[in-house]
Formats: sequence, C-alpha cells, structure tokens
Amino acid sequence: MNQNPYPSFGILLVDDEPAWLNMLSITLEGCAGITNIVTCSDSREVLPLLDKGGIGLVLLDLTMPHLTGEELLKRIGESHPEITAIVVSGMNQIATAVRCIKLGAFDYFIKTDEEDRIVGGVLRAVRMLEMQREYDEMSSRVVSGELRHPEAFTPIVTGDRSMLALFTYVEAVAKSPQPLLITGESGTGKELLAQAAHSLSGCRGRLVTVNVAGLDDAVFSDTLFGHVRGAFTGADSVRRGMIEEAENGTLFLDEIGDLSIASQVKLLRLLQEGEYFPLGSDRPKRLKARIIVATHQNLPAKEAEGSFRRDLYYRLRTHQVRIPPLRERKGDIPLLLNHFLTEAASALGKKRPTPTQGLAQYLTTYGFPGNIRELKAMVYDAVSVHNDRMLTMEPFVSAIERAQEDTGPAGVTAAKQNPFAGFEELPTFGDAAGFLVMEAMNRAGGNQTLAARLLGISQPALNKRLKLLRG
Ligand SMILES: Nc1ncnc2c1ncn2[C@@H]1O[C@H](COP(=O)(O)OP(=O)(O)OP(=O)(O)O)[C@@H](O)[C@H]1O
Repeated sequence: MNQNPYPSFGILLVDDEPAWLNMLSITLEGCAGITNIVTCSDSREVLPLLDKGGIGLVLLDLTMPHLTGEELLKRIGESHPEITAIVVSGMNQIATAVRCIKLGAFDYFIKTDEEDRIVGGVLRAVRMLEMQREYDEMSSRVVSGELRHPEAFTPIVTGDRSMLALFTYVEAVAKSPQPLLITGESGTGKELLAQAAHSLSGCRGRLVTVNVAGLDDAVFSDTLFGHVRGAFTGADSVRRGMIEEAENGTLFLDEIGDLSIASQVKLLRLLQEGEYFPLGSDRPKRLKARIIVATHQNLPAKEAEGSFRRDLYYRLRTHQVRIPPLRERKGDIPLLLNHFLTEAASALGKKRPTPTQGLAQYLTTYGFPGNIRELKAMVYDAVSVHNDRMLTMEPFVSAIERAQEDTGPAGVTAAKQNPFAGFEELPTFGDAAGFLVMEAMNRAGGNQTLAARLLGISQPALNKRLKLLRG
C-alpha cells in the first residue's frame, strides 16, 4: 500500500515452475498491492528459508521434486506453527484438499481457479495474520502497560488511566493498513490523536486532513479523487485529489458521521478495492495512504436510523477508539489548566500567572460540554484579560455562567431539572438542605468558598448550615 513492502511480513511462494512463480508474483502485486514476496523453486530450501524468520504466509505447490507440498506442510506445522500455509495445486483432488486442510492449511486452490479467487484467499490470510499480530502485540503491551514511543503522545496532556490504555491501543494498531476510527465528543482531542497515530505509523508521507461535514457528493469526490482536465465545465487543469496528496502518509477524514449516503458508497468502494478513479478518468489509481476517520456522532445510532451505511460502519470500526469526555477524566483538569496557562502566557507574550487556590477544584465542578477546547478557550480568555500576578476565579465563574445560560432548553443542566420528580416520598426540607450542603462540600473538595458559590449562598451562610449539621 505504500513504498514500504506490504504486508509487513513476507509471503513465500514455493513452486518448481519459475514461470508460475513469476506470474503469481505479478498478479499479487497488480491486484492486491502485495509486494513483500519471496519466491523459491527448490522445495529443499524452504525450511532453511523459514528458519531465517520474517515469513508469515507460504503458498505451496503440491507436486514438486524432492519434497512434496504435503510433506512440507507437515514439517512447517511442526517446526513453524506460527506460519500460515495455503496450498495451490495443479490438480483438483478433493481427497488431497481434505488431507491438507487437516494438516493445518488455511486454504486450498487449484491453479486453474480464477485469479480473483486466489488473490482473495491470499488477502483473507493476510488480514487474518495482521489481526492476529495486532491482537498479540496489543495484549502484550496492555499487560505490560508500556508505550514504545511515548514522545508521539507528548502534545496530549493527560494522566488518566483510560487515556493511557487508549494510547497503548493506538500504538499497537498504528502500522495496520486497516482504517482507524476515532470517536469522542467535540473538543476531546480526536485530531490530536490522529496526529499521534500518523506519527507512529512509520509512513513517510504527510498527514492530510479533510473535514467532510457539509461537502456535497460532487465536492467530496472532487476533493478526494481529484479530476483530469476537462472532466467537467470549469475543470481547466488537472487537480490532484487529497488521496494522492496523502500518498505514503495518512488521509484523515474528520466528521465522517456527516458524510452523505452517496459519498459513503464511494468511500466504502475505495476501502474495499484499494483504488479509485479521478473524475473524468478511466484509469484507476491505487490508494497509497492510511485512512483515519473521526466523528463526534454516535455511528451505531446513525446506522440504526438509516443515515449511516452498515457495511461502511463495519469496515471502519476494525480499529476503534473512543476518547472519553473531560467530565469522565476530571483528574486531567489541573494538568490541562497548568498546561494552557503556560501556553497562553507564552502565546500572548505575558508572564505566566499563578492561579488562585481552588481554581482547579472549582473547574472540576463544571461538566465542560465543549471538553478540552472549552477549557482551553476559557484559560486563553482569562490570561488575555488579567493583569495581576494572581489569576482570580472571576473570569472562569463568568465564563461558566455564560455557558450555562447559553445551554438552551435542550441542554438543561442537572441543576435546572427537578431532582425530586421521581421520588415516591419526599425528604424533609432540612434533610434535603443537608444532603445538598454535603454534596457541594464534596464537589468543592472541602473548600467552603467554592461550595458556597456552587450553592449560590454566601460563605458565612454555608458555615452556619455546616455548624447546624455537625450539631
Ligand atoms: N489532552 C489534550 N492536551 C492538550 N491539548 C488538547 C488535549 N485535547 C485537546 N486539546 C486541544 O483542544 C482543542 C480541540 O482538540 P481537537 O481539535 O483535537 O478536538 P476534536 O475532538 O478533533 O474536536 P472536533 O470534534 O470539534 O473536531 C485543540 O486546540 C487541541 O490542541
């Protein structure tokens, strides 16, 4: 799929007829982009070749001088059980096919079978091996919890365990040729994660981002596939599509949940066939980029209501990560606050202000529907207006109040709903007030000023209630 040999492991073709070996190599490269091919026409050399390592799949001819394919199959099973074998026979013999499958062959083909069947079988075996390898790699890393390239994730500030587990997963699948689907609410850092996945992919090309929301099908096709001169009125010159711009790199399609059905069909075809036609051209081009897609939408729900194709969803979700919203990793708020304070001060050419005590704690009491983007904007805004050494809570309090006012009827916050509506028996006024005070103190981490702010009362009034509660 790119200039690196594909797949990442070698495919050994064994046959005593060099002409067949040659033809099969050309077919596999031309039809499936398979380039990591080793050929061998002497059956005696097969096992020593496998001992050297690097081979994942073997295609074996059955009838060969010295060692037969069946004999080799048995020996491979004994000495290299991790290697997958496919038998390609000159004759159609059911009994031999059954014996080979019993010996562990992954598949059995006749040389006279259609090219597509043999190529399809090889691709199936390659995918199975790739998934097995990714799974093994991932399990071993998740167990050890180690990242090989932590530097790829440096721009993503977090200390959250679920985020770290997600990094491990992204690192494990970074070199896979299958698409990566990143989901998560708006502002959670999906684009940042796509950048990390690209830098880990080992692809030398660029990361090309296309936001597909709002693109009608014609613009989508033109943007991705490009066009030849004269393809349509106004197409005065050739346009390279983004797929080509991303050659040997990564094509990142953002807001994939908003793609029109017509464009979904085209994307699916691209992923299935690995090739596409620039508009106005009848010469196909090969897809030579890794595909990463992202969305803040709920794709299974969209699929259920019929606005997202099931076949595309299944294709995209082979490797999938969901970035948790900030409210599910509140422990990151102090880290992010710190990070954005430094970043904003340097961007605005100011001295880094010291946040007032309790600011981080106060921020954890808010749900951040806009996630990290919202927190970042708040910090930048506060740093740009402040002039003292100490950064007070005020700009954050007003930003949060403004955001809550803007949350309109559809997004009514918990505080505006009636929490007692479902209760069969109501608590007494005193009990309810007591629970409320304790919850506010809990959320404010014991800080009375903060808790009073959350309850909309003065600090002395809260103090009085606390004293009453403590008896
Ligand atoms: N963990 C993080 N550490 C530092 N900065 C972050 C982190 N997560 C997100 N950001 C910053 O927050 C902003 C939003 O991030 P990003 O654009 O990656 O989100 P997104 O999930 O792709 O959003 P959308 O769905 O709206 O496209 C960016 O400025 C990004 O740099």
